[in-house]
Amino acid sequence: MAVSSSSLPPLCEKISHKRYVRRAVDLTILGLLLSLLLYRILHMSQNDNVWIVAFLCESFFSFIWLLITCIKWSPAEYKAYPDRLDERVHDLPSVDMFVPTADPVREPPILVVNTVLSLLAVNYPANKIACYVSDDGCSPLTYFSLKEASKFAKIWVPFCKKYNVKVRAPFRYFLNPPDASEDSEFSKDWEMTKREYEKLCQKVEDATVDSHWLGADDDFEAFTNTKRTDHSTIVKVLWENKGGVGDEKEVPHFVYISREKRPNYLHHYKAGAMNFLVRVSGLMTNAPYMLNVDCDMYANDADVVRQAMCVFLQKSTTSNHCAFVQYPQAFYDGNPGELTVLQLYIGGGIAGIQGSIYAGSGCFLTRRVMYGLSLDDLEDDGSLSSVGTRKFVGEKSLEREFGNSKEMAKSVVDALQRKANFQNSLTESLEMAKEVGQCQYEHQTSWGKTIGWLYDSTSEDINTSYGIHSRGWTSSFISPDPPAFLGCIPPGGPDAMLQQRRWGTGMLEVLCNKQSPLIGMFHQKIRFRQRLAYLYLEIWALRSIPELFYCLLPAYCLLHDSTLFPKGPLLGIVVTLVGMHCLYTLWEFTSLGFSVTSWYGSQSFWRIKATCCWLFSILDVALKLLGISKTVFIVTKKTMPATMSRSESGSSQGEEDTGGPDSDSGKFEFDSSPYFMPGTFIMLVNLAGLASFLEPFVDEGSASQLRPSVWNSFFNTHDSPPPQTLDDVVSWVITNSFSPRKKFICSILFQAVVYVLWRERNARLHSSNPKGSQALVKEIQLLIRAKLAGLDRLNLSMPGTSEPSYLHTWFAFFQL
Ligand SMILES: O=c1ccn([C@@H]2O[C@H](COP(=O)(O)OP(=O)(O)O[C@H]3O[C@H](CO)[C@@H](O)[C@H](O)[C@H]3O)[C@@H](O)[C@H]2O)c(=O)[nH]1
Ligand SMILES: [Mn+2]
Repeated sequence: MAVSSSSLPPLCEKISHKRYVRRAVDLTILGLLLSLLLYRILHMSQNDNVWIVAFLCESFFSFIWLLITCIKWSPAEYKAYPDRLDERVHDLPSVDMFVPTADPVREPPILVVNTVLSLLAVNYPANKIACYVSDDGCSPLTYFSLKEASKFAKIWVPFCKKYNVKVRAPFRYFLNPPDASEDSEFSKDWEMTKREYEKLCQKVEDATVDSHWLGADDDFEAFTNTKRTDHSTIVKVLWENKGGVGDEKEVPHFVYISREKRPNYLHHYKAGAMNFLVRVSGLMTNAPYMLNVDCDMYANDADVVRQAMCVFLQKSTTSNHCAFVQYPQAFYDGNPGELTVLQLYIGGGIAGIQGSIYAGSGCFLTRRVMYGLSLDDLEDDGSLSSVGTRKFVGEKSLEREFGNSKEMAKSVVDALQRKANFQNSLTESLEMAKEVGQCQYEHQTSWGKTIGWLYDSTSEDINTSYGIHSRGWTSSFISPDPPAFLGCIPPGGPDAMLQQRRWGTGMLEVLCNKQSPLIGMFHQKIRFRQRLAYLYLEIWALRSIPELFYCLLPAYCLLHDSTLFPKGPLLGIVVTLVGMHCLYTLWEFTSLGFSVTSWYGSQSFWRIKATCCWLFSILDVALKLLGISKTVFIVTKKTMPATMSRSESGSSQGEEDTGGPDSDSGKFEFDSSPYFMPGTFIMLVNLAGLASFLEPFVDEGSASQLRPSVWNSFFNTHDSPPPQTLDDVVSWVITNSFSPRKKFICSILFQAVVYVLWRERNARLHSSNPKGSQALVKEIQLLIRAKLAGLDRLNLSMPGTSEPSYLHTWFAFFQL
């Protein structure tokens, strides 16, 4: 590749922001937090345990805010000018594109097909790209769908290039009818292509319900008698771009692979799949750059590859040692506000330090860096130094590090020495490719330890990213509009919880493994603030403990006549702090075009994930450290959207409340998942505290009669009559919070908690009001009995317990 004289305008620019107002707000919040802590310290002696617990929690929150302030201080991003690429670079470098998929049910093949088609059709010479799909599900259906897709690609790719189609994932493109002003040739082509795409969808759908094609075609022989956890390596060339010159009608190389799986081997989930992809592509095309996307993340902009190349090929960034270019993850469904804001503010901040963190999808990486190269191994001009040569290129070290395939070793040396790609035939490499996919291939090599995607965390992205930055490399962050890649994210409910739990677990695993930012303080080349950024992410799960305690404190105070925020300066600080934080985060949301509802949804989501999912993450990692169980990667469920609500370009990140089917997104259904239990517990204890607080307002004589005026002063109940009894209170809150099924469990739990806590409180009140409190206890007992009696009719089943014994346990536990 030739990059001509530097007098021409640059291919990309680094834009650094100095956001003085934001810095001032960050510092003010930090100042308020510190004064809160100081006040607590000064008044420690006059106060009780609540004070100490509150102090500990607030110290943790302050520490997190300190990290956030450091991270956000000097945000930066890159802006690429792909239009300038052609006049500056005469021979574009090759790119290998990797799409891992793992489960044909949770990841519908048609979604994978769309992702692949969008990649095959990018604006880049077809002979310079290759697309590899790794299938951890070993699914003939996925293979069949991809095979059909490779046929459709011969129509789709030339169509996109001929008419310069913007969004090259067909399911998205065909949502909008063609412009009436377009010429008839276009309309004809459009109709024909759409028909072909519909045929493809139909074939995939038919194949899903009926597997007649399996036996009919020899090509599927490799899939006979296979199980997803027990099969040999499968490598199939779906399409080879033989003798391609890169013209517009060509389709790039397209390869399907599925690594060997055996029940007793650890397969390392996505990281293992990625390493196999690196090896196979090394043997087949050995491109110096690699793109990694999740199987649901289609390229939303045809220029993605060219944009990334602008960053890699710009002289100033080359000398800056840019290891990868990361695009933010964007979503076409779910409730994307939350992640978008996080990526832009926190992600943008990190990008201004040593560079963006690798986020697992939408990232272009350099092959050499993934082979474990560090900055010391290179000369100034980028060639391998003598140290690097000794470390990597010896025959013995190659075998030890990269495994015992001679061809693999040769391809590694070529990649490290930046030798031009060899153009041998893909089918010639099939046997070699199968060899490097065997279970024992990585045994006693450095794959997953220092080379490729790193193992020992379910967040292989953060883990691998830390490895790269700790070797001194930098990275770049580009956030174009429209977004470069779009995927899906679970809108809420157990699927979102599962994903959050996995992320929390994975990041905490990194904190505890040898990649931890807490170790190697002096011999690693990672910058201090970058280290803090990783620390911030990796302690996400740990937050659940202070969050949980902090949420329980108000109820505890109500029950024990204690105060969390006594009137006076402390209350002032807290009110200002909460108010400021709310306004600040609200502003972050609205300035990116998101609605107030979306902000509110995100705030509640934070509380839910912090108190619920991340608690499970801590448990996961504790069990792993104790050697009791291993952490697992459960694939997130992805769905093909029936209709798309946004405009074709997807340029606007804003959203409107249409009141349509999507208007529920972001709301959490309380569902049969255990994830919600900690959160429910918090709510119940707080309700119990509140109920207990209301107790003095209960009318003499009738223990359960609440004064309506008291109720009204607490809850504004315009549309429903104010609850009259304790039972009403319980039902009101529960009806307003949860779905019918869980509401029921909830009400039982609630009453149990109320009962236990009130018993304690009544014991204390006994002397002052013996008659009233005893009546109250009776009343509650009756309520619980009544609820439990109703339970038979509601068919409540808990996993592993039959109903009666479950009921019985409840009775026994509460001595009823
Ligand atoms: O055993 C496995 C498990 C997963 N995958 C693939 O990994 C990708 C990511 O999995 P997904 O379930 O979509 O996870 P998400 O939580 O949506 O993904 C984010 O978080 C993951 C780490 O937890 C990263 O791997 C992803 O790149 C990142 O986008 C998908 O394409 C899967 O097919 C495999 O190939 N093999
Ligand atoms: Mn995903």
